[in-house]
Amino acid sequence: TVEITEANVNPTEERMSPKDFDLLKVLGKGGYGKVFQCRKRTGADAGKIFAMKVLRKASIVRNQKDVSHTKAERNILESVMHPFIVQLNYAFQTGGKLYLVLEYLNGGELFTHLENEGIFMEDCSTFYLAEIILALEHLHSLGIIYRDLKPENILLDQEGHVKLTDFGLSKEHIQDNTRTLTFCGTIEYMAPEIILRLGHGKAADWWSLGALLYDMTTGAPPFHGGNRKATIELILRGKLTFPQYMTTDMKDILRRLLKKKPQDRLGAPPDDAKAIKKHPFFKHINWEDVMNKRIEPPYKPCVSSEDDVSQFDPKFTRQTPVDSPVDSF
Ligand SMILES: O=C(Nc1cccc(C(F)(F)F)c1)C1CCN(c2ncnc3[nH]cnc23)CC1
Repeated sequence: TVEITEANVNPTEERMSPKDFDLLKVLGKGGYGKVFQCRKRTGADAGKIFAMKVLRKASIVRNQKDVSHTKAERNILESVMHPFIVQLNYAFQTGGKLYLVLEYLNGGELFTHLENEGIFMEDCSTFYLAEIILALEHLHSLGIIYRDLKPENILLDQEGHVKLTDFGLSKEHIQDNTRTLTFCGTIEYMAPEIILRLGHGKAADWWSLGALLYDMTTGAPPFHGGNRKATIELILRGKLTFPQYMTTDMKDILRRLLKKKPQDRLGAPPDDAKAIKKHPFFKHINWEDVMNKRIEPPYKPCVSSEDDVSQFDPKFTRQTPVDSPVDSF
C-alpha cells in the first residue's frame, strides 16, 4: 500500500487540489504520469506558472522500488533548497494520484542545447559542470545520491543557469515499465557498479559527471555500443579513448572520473566534491562566484515570456493538456 499521509505530502498549510491549477501545456508523458505546464488560480501566487508532475499511484505501487523512489523524490524535493536544484512548491494527492508542483523552467533541457551545438567549447562545459558539481555536492551533503545524471535531466532556467530535475522516477524508468527498472532508458551515463548492481555510493554520480563532460566535449558519451549489451560491455571493460583536440587537463580529469572501480575514482569518499573542485581542470573557476551565479551563462535561452514553451518538444506541447480522470468513477 502507498502509505502517504496528507501531513507529510503537503509542505504548505494551504489545502491544495488539482482544481487550483489551470493546465496549459503537456511538457512530458510516460507510463506512470505526465508533466504539465500550469497556472495557479488561487492563493498568494495566483497567476504564477508552474510545472506539475502528476503520477498515478496505481501504476507506481505495482513495483515496490518505484514506491520508494516516488517517496524519495517528494522527500528529496521538499528538503532540498539550492540554486541549481529544481524547487518543489506544493505537493498533494487525490484518491488515485500524486501531484508535485515544481518551479517552471522555460530554458529547456541542456540536452537540446548540446544537440543544437554538437559539442561545447571547454569553457562552456566548465560552466555547466561547475554548477552541476555544486548541486551534487549539496545532495551528497544531505546523503542523497542523484543516480540519474544525464543531459535530459538537466534543465536551464530563463538566464541559462543549470537546474537538476526528475529525482527518483526519471522519465526512462517511467516509460520502460519493466521490472528491471535500473536497466531502462539511457544507461550510457551509468557507472559500472550500478550496472553490476553492486549497490552504488556517491562515487556513481562522479562517474556520470565524467560521462557528461565527455559527451559535451566530443558529442557522444565515452562508452556507447550499437546496442544495450554492447554498451554495457564497453562500460564494464571498454578502454577510454580521447580525440586529438582534447587538452591535457580535460583528459586527466576524465581519466580520473571514469575509473571503473568507485574507490579509485576522483571524488571517492571521503573527499567527494572537494577533490574534484581542486582539479587543475577548474583552475580558473572561483567556486564562490559559481554558487552566487556571478558567472555569465554561455547560452541565454531565447524565451519571450515566463510561460514560453518553445524550448520543449512540440510532440508534447502540441497536445491538449488533460489530467485523465482516473479518480472520477
Ligand atoms: O517529461 C518530463 N518528465 C517526465 C516524462 C515522462 C513521465 C514523467 C512522470 F511520469 F514521472 F511524470 C515525467 C520532463 C520533466 C522536467 N521538465 C520540466 N520542464 C519545465 N519545468 C520543470 N520543472 C520541473 N521539471 C520541469 C520537462 C519534462
